[in-house]
Amino acid sequence: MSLKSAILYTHSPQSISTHLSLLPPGARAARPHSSSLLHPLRTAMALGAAAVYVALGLASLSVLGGVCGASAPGSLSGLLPPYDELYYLGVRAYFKEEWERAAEHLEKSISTRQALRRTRRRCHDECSTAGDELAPGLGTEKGGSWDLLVLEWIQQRAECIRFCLGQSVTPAGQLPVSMDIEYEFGTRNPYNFLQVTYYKLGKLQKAATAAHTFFVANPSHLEMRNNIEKYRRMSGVTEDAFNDRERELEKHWEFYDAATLAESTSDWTRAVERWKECVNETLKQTDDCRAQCVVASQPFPEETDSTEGVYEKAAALTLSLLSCKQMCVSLVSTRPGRISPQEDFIPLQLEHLHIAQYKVGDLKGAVKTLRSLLLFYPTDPDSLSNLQLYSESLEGDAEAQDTGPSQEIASYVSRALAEKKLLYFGVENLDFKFIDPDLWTPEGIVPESLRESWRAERELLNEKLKEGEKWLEVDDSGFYAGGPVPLVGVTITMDDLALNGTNRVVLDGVLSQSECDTVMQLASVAASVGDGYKGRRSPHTPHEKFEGLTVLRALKLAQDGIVNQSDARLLHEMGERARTLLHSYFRSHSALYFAYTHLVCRSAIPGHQDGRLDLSHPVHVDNCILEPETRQCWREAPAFTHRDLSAILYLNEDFEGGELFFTDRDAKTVTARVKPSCGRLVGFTSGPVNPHGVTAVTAGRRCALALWFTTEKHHRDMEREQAEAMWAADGQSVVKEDQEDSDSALAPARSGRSQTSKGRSKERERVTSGRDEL
Ligand SMILES: O=C(O)CCC(=O)C(=O)O
Ligand SMILES: [Fe+2]
Repeated sequence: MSLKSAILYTHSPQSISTHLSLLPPGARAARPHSSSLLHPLRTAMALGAAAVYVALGLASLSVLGGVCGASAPGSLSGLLPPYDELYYLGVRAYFKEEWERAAEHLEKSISTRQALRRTRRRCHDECSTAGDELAPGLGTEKGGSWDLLVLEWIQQRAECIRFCLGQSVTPAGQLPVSMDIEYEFGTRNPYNFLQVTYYKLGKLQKAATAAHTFFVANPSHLEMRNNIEKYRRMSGVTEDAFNDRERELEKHWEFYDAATLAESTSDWTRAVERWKECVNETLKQTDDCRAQCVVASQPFPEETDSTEGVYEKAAALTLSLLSCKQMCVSLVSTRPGRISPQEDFIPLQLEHLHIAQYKVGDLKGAVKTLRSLLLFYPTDPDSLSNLQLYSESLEGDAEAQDTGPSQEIASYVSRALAEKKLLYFGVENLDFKFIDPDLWTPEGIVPESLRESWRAERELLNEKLKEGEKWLEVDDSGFYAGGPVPLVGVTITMDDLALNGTNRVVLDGVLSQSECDTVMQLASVAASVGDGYKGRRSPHTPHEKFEGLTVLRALKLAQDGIVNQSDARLLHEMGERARTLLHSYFRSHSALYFAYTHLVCRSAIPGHQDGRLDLSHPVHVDNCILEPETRQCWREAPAFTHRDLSAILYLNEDFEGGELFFTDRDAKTVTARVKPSCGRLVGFTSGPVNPHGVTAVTAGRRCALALWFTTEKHHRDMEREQAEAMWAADGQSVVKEDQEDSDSALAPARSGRSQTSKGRSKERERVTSGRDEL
């Protein structure tokens, strides 16, 4: 069972319980992946990298054994208890449906973890000078004296920090938590539990905040998105509920977004401010993160160890400590909810900053920023020629021309270089593994003997980075785009290449203008009468009305004389046309059955449109639940797993917004856009190669026939067949396209009322029990 089962407040506790059985039931001694270093893991990527410390940390576990009590957490004399045990207690109470207790313990676990982070930061700062003076020598000394220096350095620093932590944290609270717990907190799952808990307690405002906080780190979580929309509509929930409780950790991203936004509107003054804030905040977050890397044990495991053994262990711990700190570069440059870091984060910001400074005429500032950037890339030709340009513009102002780099950046770079030197020394001499998070590392830092493989790795990484941009998706659906289009007047407007993906197509000329007008008219008449088609708020956004009309419902309205029979027939026929076209274009080897189809109109609700940031239809995949962080798509309920091919036949274009767009599996990177218009048909396979969404409809009404096809007969839409049977019973033939499968959904045995009565309706019950709709 995947994590996502834990989010709906309608979920069965069973599903969460299954997931959490991964976690040891509270016994501290059972922590599975203890490491001697604590690290603020946030992504799966980081989890992988952390294995480095896991192996090394084992050396010190025997020393820790003595303090691993299984006692319940409590704050003896005000010391911080272990937050993971509080979490276990919270989760246990949750499953017992003791909501008050669950809320209390979950909240405590969150606040204790935050307090622990702050304490580590404070202790780190208080001990910042302990042993520091030894560090520079470490890169140059060789052999035995290197070991001695290492030993002294690590001893002084670690002891100072351990003493400091001991003043505020219980011994158990100082121990590393398991990777599972790190992962739980890293993915903000505690807020997922809290959301349900507060909902059960009727504390809707808090539930909404927890939901929002979880959602920030899991932005494509469809259920949570739905929950949030529900909260938005609940009375008693105000707009300020939707704030991020973990915002402090992500502030640099706020600046980053604000800076990018300012740039996009050419507001350079604002861009300068925001980029500066972004750089400063990124440096601060990096420091906070580095302070979480703590040596949790004495570096002298056994008294009986040989001196050599002790040195080795000390060196190993030092290197893992530094490696942990270096890893913060990746962590801070990874957005919540994403798996890959923003490459070269600080240099990238400096690049933007100096350009913005140049634009506002702050040449002196631009020089300073550029010189900071040059610390990372001293020989970059573009930066050098920019520097020349700035210097020329500053002619006569020698002082401005000579402005040096920012102090903070200079010390950031020199510290990183010193650490890298040591780490590469370890890689060369001590069988140490280290993943360098920076692209700017100068070759000179890397020991001669490693350079060749280092270069090869670099090249591979660069290739991968480029490749990652246009990750070639493999679609195993069995459909192959590119077949013929067998209807006169229909043209292929965009194919896979134009749509930047796999198994996607845009066809034009599928409907005439008068056909579009007729069905638009049908939509507005149907919308104005009785139930079934009454506009309700969209399930996706509170800012739009959403109306759906099925063929059967249209037929019934025709029988009641409310709409024309022929209009209802046209609606049916349009679907058949789409099926013929897509069956051929996607070279389907089996029959295509209608899984579900309806006419859908999305209308902007006037007065609710200002500053909308949401979508008319959030990014999703039609037949599975997309999890962008892992690029996985779960083919399980509530997704309509039997859908194989999706299509939308558009009817109009006189509205604002409402573009269909495709994305990468990250649910963020838009790969193609399609603007609706009368007679335009978009078809695509319903699986993970085709995540898509619809931008907000901000004015007017957007109508389209949405169609989903299945290759499995038993999943066909029985409502549609019922309509066809009714027409047949009335002696009207239903226009049918050929299906090469003689076992077609539209098989001939459709005459006579008997077909519509008992036997059929029984089947209907069975088939539609997992009712297929929006
Ligand atoms: O209306 C559209 O353009 C797409 C709608 C959609 O993706 C859906 O209903 O699943
Ligand atoms: Fe869809």
